[in-house]
Amino acid sequence: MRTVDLTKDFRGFTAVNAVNLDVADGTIHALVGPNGAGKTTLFNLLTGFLTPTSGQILLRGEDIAGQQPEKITHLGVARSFQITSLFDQMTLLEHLELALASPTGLGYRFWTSRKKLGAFRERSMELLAEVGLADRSGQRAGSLAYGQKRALEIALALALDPTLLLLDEPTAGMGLEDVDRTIGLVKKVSAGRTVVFVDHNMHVVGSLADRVTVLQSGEVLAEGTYDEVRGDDRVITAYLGETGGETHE
Ligand SMILES: Nc1ncnc2c1ncn2[C@@H]1O[C@H](COP(=O)(O)OP(=O)(O)OP(=O)(O)O)[C@@H](O)[C@H]1O
Repeated sequence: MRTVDLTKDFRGFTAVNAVNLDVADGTIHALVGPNGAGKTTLFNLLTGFLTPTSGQILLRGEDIAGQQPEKITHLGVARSFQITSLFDQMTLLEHLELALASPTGLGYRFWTSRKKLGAFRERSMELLAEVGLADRSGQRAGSLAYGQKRALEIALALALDPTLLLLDEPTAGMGLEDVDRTIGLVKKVSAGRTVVFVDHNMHVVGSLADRVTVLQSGEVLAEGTYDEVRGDDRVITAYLGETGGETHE
């Protein structure tokens, strides 16, 4: 996947400015940058939640810029959200069955077709196993610890069988143990697919990313391996200028 001069203006304010992002197939690519750098806006452009003002998003050579989110999902792009989007009363298995049923058009009629949903049980259990939640399949999502909820969200994204998986701050709000578990999980689910993730935690970025793109004020400030960008003077200055102090080492 790559972008060509991708730009998004919000009423005269340029949040993403002529960004050329090149994500090689099968790699894990991190997007980092100080608050307000444009990372979330870029994610929203890649998934069709926002329409670019100009520029291209090339997925296997096809320009998908401005396509509807559903169409982009069909083309193999899935996103796991930063904000939890789970139903507390539904079990883990039900979440997965519903996610697997949706692309087939069963969608919201799921409660009338338990039998049809059952057809997705095996795949649901495989996906739960992939994220380490198989033994909790019958539990309600509301009973999960925070880190487990995030893992369930990753399983839901995987249900779409994406070739490009976008993870929005997969370790946000996690304690050290969950962070390390999530690093292992992302490595595991990256097999056979391309992953782009946003994270403020530099330990996570250093552990996972093959390449790192640093954004600042909507523009690409630096691009390279983790070691290359962390030693880049412009990057150091950009982060030192940040008051949030969110760059944990
Ligand atoms: N809908 C919108 N209308 C106007 N301005 C917006 C809109 N969405 C984002 N922006 C602005 O665009 C800039 C980039 O925001 P964005 O959320 O993409 O940054 P970010 O890098 O994801 O930041 P953070 O790390 O804080 O999540 C910010 O200055 C933000 O205020």
